[in-house]
Amino acid sequence: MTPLSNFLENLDIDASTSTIVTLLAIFAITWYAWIRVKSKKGSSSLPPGPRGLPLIGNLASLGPDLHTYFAGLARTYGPILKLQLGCKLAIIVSSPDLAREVLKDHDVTFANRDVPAVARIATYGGLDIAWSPYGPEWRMLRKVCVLKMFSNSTLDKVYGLRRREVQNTVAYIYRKAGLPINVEEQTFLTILNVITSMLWGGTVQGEERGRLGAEFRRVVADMTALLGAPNISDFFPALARFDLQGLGRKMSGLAPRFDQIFDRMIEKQLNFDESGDSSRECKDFLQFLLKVKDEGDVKTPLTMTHIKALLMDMVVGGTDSTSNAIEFAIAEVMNKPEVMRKAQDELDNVVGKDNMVEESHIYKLQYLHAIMKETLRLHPVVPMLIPHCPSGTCTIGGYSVPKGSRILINAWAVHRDPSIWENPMEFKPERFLDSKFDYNGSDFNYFPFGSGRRICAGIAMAERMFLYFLATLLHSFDWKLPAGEKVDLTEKCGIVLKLKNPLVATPTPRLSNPALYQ
Ligand code: HEM
Repeated sequence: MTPLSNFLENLDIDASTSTIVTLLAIFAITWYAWIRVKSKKGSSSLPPGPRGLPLIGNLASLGPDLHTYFAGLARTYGPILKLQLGCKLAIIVSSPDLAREVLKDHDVTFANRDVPAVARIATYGGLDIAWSPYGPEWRMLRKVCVLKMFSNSTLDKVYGLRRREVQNTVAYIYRKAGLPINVEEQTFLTILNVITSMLWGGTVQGEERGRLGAEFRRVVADMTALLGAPNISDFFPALARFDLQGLGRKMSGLAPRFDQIFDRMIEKQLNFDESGDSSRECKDFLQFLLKVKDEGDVKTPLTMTHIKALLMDMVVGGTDSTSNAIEFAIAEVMNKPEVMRKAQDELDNVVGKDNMVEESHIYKLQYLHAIMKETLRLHPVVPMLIPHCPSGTCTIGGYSVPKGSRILINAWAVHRDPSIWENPMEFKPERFLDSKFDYNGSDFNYFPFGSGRRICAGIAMAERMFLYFLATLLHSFDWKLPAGEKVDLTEKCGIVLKLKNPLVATPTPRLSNPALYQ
C-alpha cells in the first residue's frame, strides 16, 4: 500500500470518491509543486521540520494523539518546527519564550484564527467568539460575554441555577450509592445541565429541560468528534467544495438540530416578554442577551445570529472542556489517597459534614484550588489552544512564520517540561500552594486557558463550575474503584483532551445527615 492510499484510507474516503480524488490529485500536485517552489525561495528562514511526502507533506505521519507526537518532534527539531499538511503549513511552538513571542509580543498579528471547514458550518459561518476573525464584531462579542455575561455580578445572579443542577446530580448519585457509576457521563450531564440551565433555565422547566439534556449530549458528542477529525477540505482548500470525507455534510446535519433548539428557546423567551411582565429581572443568559440586542450598539449591533453563535460556543465549547477537566481531577485525586484525604479535611473544616458546599465556600478552599491548577497543568484540556493564524508574515524565534499558517502552541508540552517543573509527571497540588503561578495568561510557563487577546472567554465560569462541582463531589462522597481495578490516566486527544477510558467509580455517602442529599 502506498503512503497516499494509506493516507486516504486513514481519512475514511470510500471507493466512489477515490476516482474524483485521483482526478483532483493532478490539480493538487501542481498546486503543491507551486507551494514548494514558493516556500523554497525563503526555505532558510522557515522553521525546521520532518521531511514530507509529495502532495500530502507530513499528513501521513499524523497520529491520533497530536500533543504527544508534537512534543516528540520538538525534542528532535526544537521549540519551533514546521509541518506541511497538504497545502497548509502548520507551525508548532513548544517553549515559554516562543509562546510569549506569539501570544504577547506579536499578539495582534496572531489574534486571527485558522477556521476548519466544519467549524464554519457549526458556527453560522464563524460568527461566534472562538472562530471570528480579530476585529470589531469579535470585540463586541467578547465584551458582551466576558464583561457582561461572565461578570461576577451576573454569575452571582444565576448561582441558583447552577446550585439546582449540582444538587440534582448529588441526589442521583446518592440513589446509586454503593454501585459503580460512570463518572464521565455524570460529569458531562451535570456541566451540560448547569450551562443550559444558565442559558435559559429561567425559561424552560420540568420535562422539557430533561429532554433537551439528552438531545444535547448526543449532538455535542457528534459535533466535537467532527471538529477533531482531520479533514481533507482543510488541507486542500481547492477540494473543500467536494467534501470528500462527508464531514461537512455530517456537520450540516447536526448544526440545525441546535439551531432549532435555539429558535425554540428564543421564541419562548420573546413570548414571555410579550406577555408584558417588564418587572421581571434577568434570570438567565438568554434573557440578558436579548436585552443587550434590544438596547443595540449602533456601530456593531448584536444580531440574532450572533446570539445563536454565542449559545453554540457555550454549549459546545464550554461543556466538554470543563467536564473533561473535572473527570481528570477526580481520577488524579483517586489515584493519590493522601490528596483525597487533604481535600476532604479542608472541606470538612470549611464546610462541615452537616452542611452542603455553597459557592461562597470555594474561595476559602485553597487546597482544592491547587488541585484545579495541578489538574490543568498535567491535563490542559485544550492542549494546543485553538489554532491561531497570523494576519501577516512574522519572525518568531528567528524563523519566518508565513501569513495564513496554522499556529499550534503546545501548552501540554510546556506544562510537562522538566526544566520548568520539578518531577513534572507527578500530580502534586502542593506545588501551587503559595506559588506565583496563576492561569490568567501572564505566565508562559503555565497557561491552560491561553494568553493574550484570544485567552479563554469562559475562565470565570469554568472556575466556578469546576471548583463548586468538584468540591461537592469530594465533600458528599468517598470514591473507590471497583475491586481489583487501577485508575487509568491514559489521555486521548481530539479537539479537547479527555481520559481514554471513562472513569468508573463507586460513591459512598459521607455526610452526617441523609436529608442533605435530597
Ligand atoms: C476548564 C475549562 C476550560 C479550559 C481549560 C479552556 C481553555 C481554553 C483555551 C486554551 C482557549 C484557547 C485560547 C487561545 O486560543 O489562545 C479557549 C478559548 C475559548 N473558550 Fe475556553 N476553556 C474552558 C472552559 C470554557 C467555558 C466554560 C467557556 C464558556 C462557557 C469557554 C469559552 C471559550 C471561548 C468562547 C473561547 C474563544 C475565545 C476567543 O477566541 O476569543 N471556555 N478556552
